[in-house]
Amino acid sequence: MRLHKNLCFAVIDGLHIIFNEDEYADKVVQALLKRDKRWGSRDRGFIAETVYEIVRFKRLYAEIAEVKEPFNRDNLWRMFAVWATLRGIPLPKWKYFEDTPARKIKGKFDELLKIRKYRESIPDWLDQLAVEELGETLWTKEIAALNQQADVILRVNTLKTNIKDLQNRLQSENIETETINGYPMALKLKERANVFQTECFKDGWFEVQDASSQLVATMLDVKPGMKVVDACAGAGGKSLHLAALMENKGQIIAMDIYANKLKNLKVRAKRNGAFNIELKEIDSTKPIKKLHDKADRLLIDAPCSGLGILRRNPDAKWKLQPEFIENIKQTQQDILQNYSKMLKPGGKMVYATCSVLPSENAQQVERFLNSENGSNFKLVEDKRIFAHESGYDGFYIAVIEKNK
Ligand SMILES: C[S@@+](CC[C@H](N)C(=O)[O-])C[C@H]1O[C@@H](n2cnc3c(N)ncnc32)[C@H](O)[C@@H]1O
Repeated sequence: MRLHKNLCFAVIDGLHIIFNEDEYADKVVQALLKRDKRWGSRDRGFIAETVYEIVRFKRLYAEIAEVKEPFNRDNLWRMFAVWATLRGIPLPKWKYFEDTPARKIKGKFDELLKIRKYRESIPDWLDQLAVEELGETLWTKEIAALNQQADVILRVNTLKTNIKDLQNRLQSENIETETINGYPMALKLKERANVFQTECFKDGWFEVQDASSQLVATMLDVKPGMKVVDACAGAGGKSLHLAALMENKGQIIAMDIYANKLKNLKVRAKRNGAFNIELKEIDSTKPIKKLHDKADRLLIDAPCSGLGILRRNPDAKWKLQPEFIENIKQTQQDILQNYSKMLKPGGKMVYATCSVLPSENAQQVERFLNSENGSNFKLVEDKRIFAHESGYDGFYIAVIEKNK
């Protein structure tokens, strides 16, 4: 591989913003890729993947490069040189790479590989917390899997098409995919591509959705004609899946405390041809109270630490704080306590997170079931999904039933 100056500059600019201006990596990369129309898919791939890789292994690369935060541009070039050296990419004779000590870099890398918090680049507190919750063996395997680049997975929109026709149409747009055993609505891209530019995306034939995430709506066991509440709908990835499973029949009430997220869902629903989704902002306790004892099904896709989706959001390792996790756990319990009241007797709910921490998952469900509000509910089944076992995002999904 040959390094091109303008692409490397884009990487350094992106890292500067992500590390020093607290911006989200995906937003920064999106903006960077718009910078030069002449960049082809390989150039764009280089920028995106290099930025993500250096964000993912920030602690390791900074330690080897002997630089400390806040990183200035020289520091970032040194980290870039470490990344390139470890990948065996020849460094051009640019001033930024003068005196790069290749042998020292490799020696230090070999040394740090023995220490998980450097090898996997994790803050001390997070490593400690995860070991306390999952144990050394499980966490060691899981964090290694969460540091891999995620595959691009699509969910076919059965309101518009079927998996075979989608696969054929994508192929005609030069995108090769394969089906995944155990995930009937999923297609995996054989090679990364910008699927959002395809005609079939514009026609609403699919959404990008990880395979683990596709299990959430499936486990809610919805039927056409039901009244279903998606209480933490956000931009509606799961609401759209629910609409497809319900064949557009019945009612989905998509709720969130942030109206702007729901606006996004409106656009997506139109593209998907999903007509049974009603949007409701939670701006007080009223919208919840109005639905007490009304829903056949309730989805709580709870706000969480997002530790299960680090492959997709590697900067979360650096943005997460212990206090945030403590607060979000309280929110999760409040949501379970208050929103479960929307279920009809005999109704079912799913509590899901994209976290791998038991304290956000099974322990929350247990606390709810042991509380007064939860005394009328029972756990039907739950799944702990780890990235190192499934190959997809880390998730927790619990199916809970309200007694008749
Ligand atoms: C995991 S995300 C939802 C993702 C979404 N269901 C999807 O499939 O695209 C959690 C959502 O919960 C929302 N949220 C946070 N606190 C909430 C609360 N107290 N009540 C309802 N929603 C809340 C967040 O705004 C966020 O959109």
